[in-house]
Amino acid sequence: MSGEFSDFAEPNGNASQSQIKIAIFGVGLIGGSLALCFKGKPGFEVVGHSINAASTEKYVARGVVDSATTSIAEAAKDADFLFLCVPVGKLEAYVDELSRLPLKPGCIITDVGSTKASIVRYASKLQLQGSVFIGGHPMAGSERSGVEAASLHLLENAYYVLTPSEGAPEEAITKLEKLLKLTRAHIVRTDAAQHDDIVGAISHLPHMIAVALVNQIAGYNETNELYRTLAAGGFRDITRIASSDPYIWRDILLNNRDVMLKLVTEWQEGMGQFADLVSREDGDGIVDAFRRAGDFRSQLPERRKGMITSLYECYVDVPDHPGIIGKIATDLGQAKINLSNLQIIESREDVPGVLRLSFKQEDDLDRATALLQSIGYDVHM
Ligand SMILES: NC(=O)C1=CN([C@@H]2O[C@H](COP(=O)(O)OP(=O)(O)OC[C@H]3O[C@@H](n4cnc5c(N)ncnc54)[C@H](O)[C@@H]3O)[C@@H](O)[C@H]2O)C=CC1
Ligand SMILES: O=C(O)C(=O)Cc1ccc(O)cc1
Repeated sequence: MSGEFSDFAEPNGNASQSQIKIAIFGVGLIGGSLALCFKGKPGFEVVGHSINAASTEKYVARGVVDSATTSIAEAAKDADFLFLCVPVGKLEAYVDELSRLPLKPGCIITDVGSTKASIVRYASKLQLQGSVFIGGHPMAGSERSGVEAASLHLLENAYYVLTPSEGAPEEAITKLEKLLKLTRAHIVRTDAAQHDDIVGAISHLPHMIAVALVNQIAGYNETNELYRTLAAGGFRDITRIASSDPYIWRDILLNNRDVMLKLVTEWQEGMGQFADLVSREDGDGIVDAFRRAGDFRSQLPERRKGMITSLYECYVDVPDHPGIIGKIATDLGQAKINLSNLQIIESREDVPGVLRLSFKQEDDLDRATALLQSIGYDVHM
């Protein structure tokens, strides 16, 4: 065993004697992505758990875990790390069940739930049989769910928040952090209540807004299907997350209820003030609102996504000629510009089509923009 895993090696460096057992309860989008980061590493054994026998077979058949079981006791037995990757509303039941089992002394139980205060409070009240509970939340994911959506690269470059309770031994936190380095995420620590306030605002509120907005438009569409027909890029961009799993999100919003109610009240006030600007025909106020939003948005950190997704994107208006897409890809290739993805997104009223080009390097984006503009294309960021 060497390099990044050596922290888990026996003093004699013998990997076979230092088997690390990792149990993943709920091998879906997040559990499956974590499992893929650990599986196949020398000295690691990854066991999946599901309440459903057919799911356990699927986990193994897809090669996401080494083995899988429907028995919590079997999955937990001798495990060094136990990851609870089930919906937030099920976390307490899993912690309860684990507290009744003979766990390996010093093992670490962690979760990936999108809310932290309640599970951290709950786990700290239980005697967890010589184990340590450390709350966790990888700030990466998508609107997709299930093991089919799991990816080795999902957590790469994302933030991974840990919310250890005050009594959690530093040694255990460090041990978990070392393991999580295998995800290539950036680990940050914070207090669970602060986590829920911030994540409520930057993740849970946008999900509520997206769902309410889509349902508002769906209502109009019932009497006039042109709403759906004309729904364009902006609508799609800000509503992608409305397609997220309903049960996962029911649990998150109910669990973070107090935070959400306050945020929604403030959102309504903000919308009221915005409506007031329109009502009073306060053009300067509207311009100022857009300017302030644009300024803050431009200060957001770069998108921290996995390797499989791209960091730098531009949009190109393309005429509706046969072979035009191939020609653009060839032009970029000949200029040795590395294109990582190309997607036809929307047709707009004023142009026949829009291509989204994605690049992993900013330099490739800059060079592609310059090249395409020099050939006469309209390129937008
Ligand atoms: N979806 C996302 O982008 C993110 C989700 N999370 C959190 O990760 C956890 C898992 O979410 P995903 O992986 O997205 O969901 P998922 O639906 O892809 O996976 C959930 C897993 O839990 C199992 N499960 C569902 N209901 C269960 C029940 N009643 N009893 C036992 N097992 C059950 C499923 O079989 C599946 O293996 C949630 O707590 C969520 O809040 C955290 C970060 C991002
Ligand atoms: O798809 C997106 O943009 C997300 O917001 C994914 C996500 C969902 C839930 C989380 O707790 C963290 C991240």
